[in-house]
Amino acid sequence: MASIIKSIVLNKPNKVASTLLRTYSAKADVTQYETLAVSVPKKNVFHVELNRPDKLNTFNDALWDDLTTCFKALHENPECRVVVLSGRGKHFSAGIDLKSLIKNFTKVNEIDDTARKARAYAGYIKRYQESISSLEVCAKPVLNLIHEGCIGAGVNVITAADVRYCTEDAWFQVKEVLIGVAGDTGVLQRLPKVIGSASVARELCYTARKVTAQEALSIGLVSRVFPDKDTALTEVLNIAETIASMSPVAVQAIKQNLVYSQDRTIAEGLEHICLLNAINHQSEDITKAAIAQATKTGQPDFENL
Ligand SMILES: CCC/C=C/C=C/C(=O)SCCNC(=O)CCNC(=O)[C@H](O)C(C)(C)COP(=O)(O)OP(=O)(O)OC[C@H]1O[C@@H](n2cnc3c(N)ncnc32)[C@H](O)[C@@H]1OP(=O)(O)O
Repeated sequence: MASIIKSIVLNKPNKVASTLLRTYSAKADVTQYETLAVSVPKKNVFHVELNRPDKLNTFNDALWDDLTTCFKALHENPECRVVVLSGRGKHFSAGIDLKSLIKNFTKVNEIDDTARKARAYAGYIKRYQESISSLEVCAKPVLNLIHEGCIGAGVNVITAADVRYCTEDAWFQVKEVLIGVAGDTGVLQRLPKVIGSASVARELCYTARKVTAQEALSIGLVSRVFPDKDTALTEVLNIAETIASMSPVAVQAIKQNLVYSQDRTIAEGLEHICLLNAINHQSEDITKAAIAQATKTGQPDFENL
């Protein structure tokens, strides 16, 4: 073992020594939004909370747009390595803000020309799609904590996250069909993949049947169920902290390749990770992590990415 370590260290002696000694000192960027509260409860862990509690975190135009802007900023922010997403107030989210939906659609319906009316509708759909997809586009893993109601647009959001946890009182409803809409912001694409059952996904989309926390666990919609929100948040932040302590080069490549591979063949996914790792294997993180594993010295400090 000693000779392996020696050979690793000899490869990059100065860089390893200097980065192992590095201490965390950078200030976290905590931009706030009209409808989102952002905090940094642990090193490199950003907590984003849907923050329209009196409106049950329903999606109005501001929330759709804030989500996009926030996740783009977190994607860019090297201080952020993991995101925890939850909702303030009584429910995680009661879905789209129906008042805002009616207002927007009434305005579009005033347009006479069919092509122009269709273009306006497409504009809204694309804007909402971009918002939900921003969780997936974000290079950092997104851990979602859901409590009480998670309805309509809420289910679209959580299926774009990397990992979902919920409380015992959580319930889920793909409710679009009940408002006369075929979900168009990702649930039809992502839910079957997340739970791995086209049959269950289709049943939930066609019927808008409510799913309890225990059923969500049994169908694979969530990874774990916690007794209450405080316990859940403590546990999810601990999981986030563990992920944030890993090499961000490795963690972000894992997400990039998993997202890339979900719509492609195994051969295409393998080619992608081959190219990605041909670059990432040159990172100092591998040397540092290998030394730490070989010497049983715990996780080293990795530079932000
Ligand atoms: C291009 C479009 C693509 C996107 C499509 C997305 C579709 C969807 O999201 S479909 C799902 C839409 N959401 C709903 O249908 C939920 C409706 N709400 C409820 O069923 C209940 O409110 C709920 C079970 C969530 C909670 O019940 P609770 O008793 O706890 O609270 P309430 O007293 O009912 O509600 C409190 C106030 O919030 C207002 N509110 C609730 N949901 C919505 C909503 N979706 N949009 C707008 N406002 C909502 C409710 O009216 C109360 O307001 P106030 O009377 O002023 O206190």
